[in-house]
Parts: sequence; structure tokens; C-alpha cells
Amino acid sequence: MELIEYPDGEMMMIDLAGKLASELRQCLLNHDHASFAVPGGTTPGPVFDNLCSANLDWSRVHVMLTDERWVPETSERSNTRLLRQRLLTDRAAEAVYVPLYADAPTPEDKLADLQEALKPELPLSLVLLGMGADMHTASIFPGADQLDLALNGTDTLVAMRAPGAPEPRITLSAKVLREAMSRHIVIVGREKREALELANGLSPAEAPVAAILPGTIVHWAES
Ligand SMILES: O=C1O[C@H](COP(=O)(O)O)[C@@H](O)[C@H](O)[C@H]1O
Repeated sequence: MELIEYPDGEMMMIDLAGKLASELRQCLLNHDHASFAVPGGTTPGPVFDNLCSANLDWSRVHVMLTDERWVPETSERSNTRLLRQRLLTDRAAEAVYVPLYADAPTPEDKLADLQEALKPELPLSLVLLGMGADMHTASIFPGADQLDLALNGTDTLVAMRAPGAPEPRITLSAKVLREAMSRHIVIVGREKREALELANGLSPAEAPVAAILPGTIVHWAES
């Protein structure tokens, strides 16, 4: 893992958006499209605000989430809602959106269909991830019912429930995240920095983020 420390969060979000844009441009030079997975939650909004106006051929960028909470887009908890409001706007409105949610009572109802739709996107070109203070990344949570499948299985997507997650989740598996061509994590705050350092010495079963740290660039700012 490589750790980049920034003097402040605003600078980090601008710099990281620039790095992601330049990786996407580079990828589009050599491929017909780029598959780009991004997190939800509270952290990535400002990265999206800076990235959505980047000058690149967004019509050849396929954007998807690393994980989704199984709630409709009308919910404040919907990661898709965040993505539509903050990333798939301005120039990035031209991007192709690959959904990780469909209207059905449980993620298991749509798992096979969503997984099928992801096939042409693999391996992912570029992944941006978040991390919780409990050391989960995407929706791979410690103590989750399908943790072993998400960490060690060969499926692309895993549906799961976890003590730390208020609703059912669907998540890209550790295998898909590890096989991505390029991987970044963005975190803010002392608590998450300490969690990251702790995770570095733990097993993925204890600290799921540890499963994808090797080869990952972590971007951190204190506030
Ligand atoms: O629930 C989630 O949590 C993680 C971390 O979120 P944050 O609010 O602490 O930044 C996020 O990366 C993931 O996509 C999301 O579904």
C-alpha cells in the first residue's frame, strides 16, 4: 500500500479528482471504454464535484458503484442518488451508468441479472473506494453474513447483511476489487487513519479492507 498524506481535505479532493481524470484519459487511449467503480457514503462527494467537469470523453466511461445499500433512489441513504447528484452531472452526464440496484424487495432477487450486466466491465479499469472506521470497504463488513464469500469467493457481486449496516447491501467482491487495473482509497480523519494502520496488520476476516490494501494508493487528509 502507498499512503499519500495531504495538508487539507479540499486540496486532497481536487488533487485526487485530477489523478482519476488523468488515469481515465490514459485508459481511453488504449481501450474502447473505461470501467470506473466509485464508492458511496459521506466521503467522495467533493471528489465527484471536482471530477464531473473533467475534460475527457465521458461517453466512453462506464461508471458503477463499488456497493449499494438496498434502498430506492428516493432514499437519502441511496449511493446511486449521490452518484446521480454529484458525479453524473456536467460533462460526466455523458457517462454510461451501470446500476447496482434494481427495484425488488431483496438484493438476492436481482443478483444474477446485475452480475450479468457487469461481465463486460471486468476487469475494472479504475476503482475508487472508501473505508469505514470499522475497517469495512465497499460493503464488505466485519461480521457480515456472507463475509467469507465476499473475501474468498469467485462471484462478482455478493448480497449481504451486517451488524454495522442498517439495510441489506450488494457489493463488488474482493476478487473483483483486487483484479482492477488501478485502485485508490480516499479517507478523511484521524480515526480512519488509525483504523487503516490497524487493518494493515490484521487478517481480512477481522479487517476486510486488508484484502485489497496491497497495490492500493491510499489518500488521506486529517480534515
Ligand atoms: O456504507 C458505506 O460506507 C463506506 C464508507 O463510507 P463513509 O461514509 O465512511 O465515507 C463507503 O465507501 C461505501 O461505499 C458505503 O456504501
